[in-house]
Amino acid sequence: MEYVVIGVVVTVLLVGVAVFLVVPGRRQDQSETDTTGRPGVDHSPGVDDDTTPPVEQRRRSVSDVPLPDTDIDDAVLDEMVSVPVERPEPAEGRLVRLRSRLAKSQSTLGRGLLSLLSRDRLDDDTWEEIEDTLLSADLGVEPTQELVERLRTRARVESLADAEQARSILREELVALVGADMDRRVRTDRHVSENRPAVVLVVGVNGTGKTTTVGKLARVLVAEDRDVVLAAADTFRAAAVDQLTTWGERVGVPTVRGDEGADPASVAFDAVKTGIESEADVVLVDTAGRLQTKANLMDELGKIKRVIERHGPVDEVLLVLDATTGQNGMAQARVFGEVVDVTGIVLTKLDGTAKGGIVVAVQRELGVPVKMVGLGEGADDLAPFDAEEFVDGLLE
Ligand SMILES: Nc1nc2c(ncn2[C@@H]2O[C@H](COP(=O)(O)OP(=O)(O)OP(=O)(O)O)[C@@H](O)[C@H]2O)c(=O)[nH]1
Repeated sequence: MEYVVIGVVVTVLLVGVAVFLVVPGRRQDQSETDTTGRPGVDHSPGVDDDTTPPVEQRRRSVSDVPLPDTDIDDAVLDEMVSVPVERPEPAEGRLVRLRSRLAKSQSTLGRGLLSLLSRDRLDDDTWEEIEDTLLSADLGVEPTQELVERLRTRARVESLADAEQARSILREELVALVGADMDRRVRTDRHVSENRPAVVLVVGVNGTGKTTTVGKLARVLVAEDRDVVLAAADTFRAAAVDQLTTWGERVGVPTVRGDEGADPASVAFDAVKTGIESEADVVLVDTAGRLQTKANLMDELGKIKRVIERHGPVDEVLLVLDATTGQNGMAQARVFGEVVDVTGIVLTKLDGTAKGGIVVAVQRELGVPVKMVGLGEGADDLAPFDAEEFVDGLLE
């Protein structure tokens, strides 16, 4: 009897434990399958609502996927990822191609002068208008007076009644003023007997188009089959260094660069050394112009030049000026002219200004010729300067 009672008690206890364990599980199963009751929508949110498992139950696993074997040659792969080298346009005849841009930007100067000179009566008022036209094209006071004087004399002697004759006299006088017989070649010939490349130092205020000019000049030289090395001595701005490197890469020309903030003189020195070792024809050195004082500028450019000259003399110091800055550009020319021996001028952005007279003004100021002009943002929009082509562009 005693055993029967114990057996009943044990059985009751086991059933109780089983019910206790099974019922909550069933409750949960119900809530899992219950798709109609949405907490906060179909009924008030309650405890455990947010324990509902998320709808997305699928698990993703990570597994290794073998790649197919490639039998592409390394050289072919290199070619696939490398940038194709461009073949720049030859420099010859570029100014002719770009003449229409010059004509467009300088129409006030050229056509304005022509129509004034072709008037039936060239009275004092007309001469004054001619003078104003020349002055507003940034020709400068002295050259303007000289030109007007010469035109007045010729008008008295030769009669300018005929438009064609007026044109030819104006052309002659403008060519003489711009200087047809100046030596405008950029000295980029390798010094064969000394076994070293020519060195061109490019200076100017930042933003004038200096880095772009170095890149475009490299293209002019590559088109002439010259071996070029670029020196990114504008270490002040990392972007300028990258910009120059890209110009070089496009035409397969190496760029020597230092770390950001490196000594520009040492970058220039290394670049010339590289040029000597690789038997390059010419090294083009881009410099920084963002210097606070004239003394600073003098120190930096002076040092770069001195350090380069341990390898041999610098052949050319090109000053890059933005033609659109007018008198500001003239002031820059003055400062650079005092700091370093400028041997040539590159006038950029001539496509964006009607003030073509600056060609004459800046040559007078520095006593050196304009050697190249920038007439657009295109890679081949830098042209060797030629007085006759330039004047023809003005008078088109
Ligand atoms: N329209 C026109 N734009 C030009 C010409 N030359 C340069 N530029 C533009 O002028 C801007 C400034 O040129 P940069 O070469 O960066 O000037 P930078 O003087 O070297 O300045 P940093 O790189 O800071 O040394 C760029 O947008 C050029 O495309 C030109 O002849 N015509």
